[in-house]
Amino acid sequence: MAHLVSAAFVRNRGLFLPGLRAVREMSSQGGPTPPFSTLSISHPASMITHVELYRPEKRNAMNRAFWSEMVECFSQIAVDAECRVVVVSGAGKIFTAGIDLMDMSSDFIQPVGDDSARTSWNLRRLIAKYQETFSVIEKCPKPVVVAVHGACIGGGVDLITACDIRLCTQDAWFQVKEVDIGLAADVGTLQRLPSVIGSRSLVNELALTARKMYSDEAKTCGLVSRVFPDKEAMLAGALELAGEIAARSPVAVQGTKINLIYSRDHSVADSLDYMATWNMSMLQTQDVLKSAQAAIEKKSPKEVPFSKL
Ligand SMILES: CC/C=C\C=C\CC(=O)SCCNC(=O)CCNC(=O)[C@H](O)C(C)(C)COP(=O)(O)OP(=O)(O)OC[C@H]1O[C@@H](n2cnc3c(N)ncnc32)[C@H](O)[C@@H]1OP(=O)(O)O
Repeated sequence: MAHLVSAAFVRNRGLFLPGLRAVREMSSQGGPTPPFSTLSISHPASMITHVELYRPEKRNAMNRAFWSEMVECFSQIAVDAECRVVVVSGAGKIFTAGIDLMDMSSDFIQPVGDDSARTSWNLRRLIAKYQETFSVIEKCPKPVVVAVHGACIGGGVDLITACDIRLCTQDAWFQVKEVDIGLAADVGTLQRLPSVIGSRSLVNELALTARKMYSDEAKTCGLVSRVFPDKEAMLAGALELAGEIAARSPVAVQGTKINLIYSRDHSVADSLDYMATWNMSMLQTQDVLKSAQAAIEKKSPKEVPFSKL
């Protein structure tokens, strides 16, 4: 009996200790990763990239650097064959306080231009640039899992609605705060939230009143798919989920993300057409044969060595 218990312990130690260590390493102590000043990037497990919003002393408020760094970061991830899935979280007390109200205001409150037409064009360019900060997440073919703890305010909601899977802690709350600072949310929330939570009435209520939505309601309405008791449990859950995705064929996974997003924005007929065109080449991958063989042999996808993509 003692022999069996000890064998189980050794087996479990092998399985679980690296996971726990990886989760602890996800709560970054080391600060931002150069050349970034607002993001900490790590690789907690094979094929998984962790992007941590890293301005904890400012509650991860989104300053000028952040808006550019996200684009640079996700453009690199999009073509990184060592990454099959991304986990995004926030360092410190909360996920994010949204736009940096100190750093950003002059760009938008006193826009420059020789006359109103030129000022408007400049402002338009600036808004489009800020929209790209979160659109890069959606354009990235690798699935993005976002893990929210504490507050997720304003720009934070823009960010998470561009992600593929949303998790949160029991203490999380969400606020479409823009009307409170005198603007209509312009970098993704109004465009993506209606497809995320389905009820337009609820979207309208949240966006028009800026009321806080707590984790229980976020789960009920479908903004998040899972709620965890605390941040450590959530990061463990996010990593496990990311591991499940990373173990599968990257051809299948990336094609699934791209086609799900396409079908959100197009008719069923157009989406089926797009899918057929997509798969007329992607079905020729060796991953289909490898995966089918593994299924016949009752093996897990984790045992199949897929080529990098
Ligand atoms: C093209 C436009 C694109 C996007 C537009 C987006 C719109 C938005 O994002 S609207 C949302 C704006 N954000 C807010 O209104 C939140 C303001 N902050 C707070 O309500 C609170 O700070 C808190 C997030 C609830 C956290 O409270 P607490 O934990 O008590 O921390 P504090 O002591 O208040 O703050 C600590 C530290 O962080 C600084 N800070 C917090 N939020 C912001 C922010 N949004 N911008 C800049 N700085 C922020 C705060 O000033 C403190 O700094 P100190 O230097 O320590 O004083």
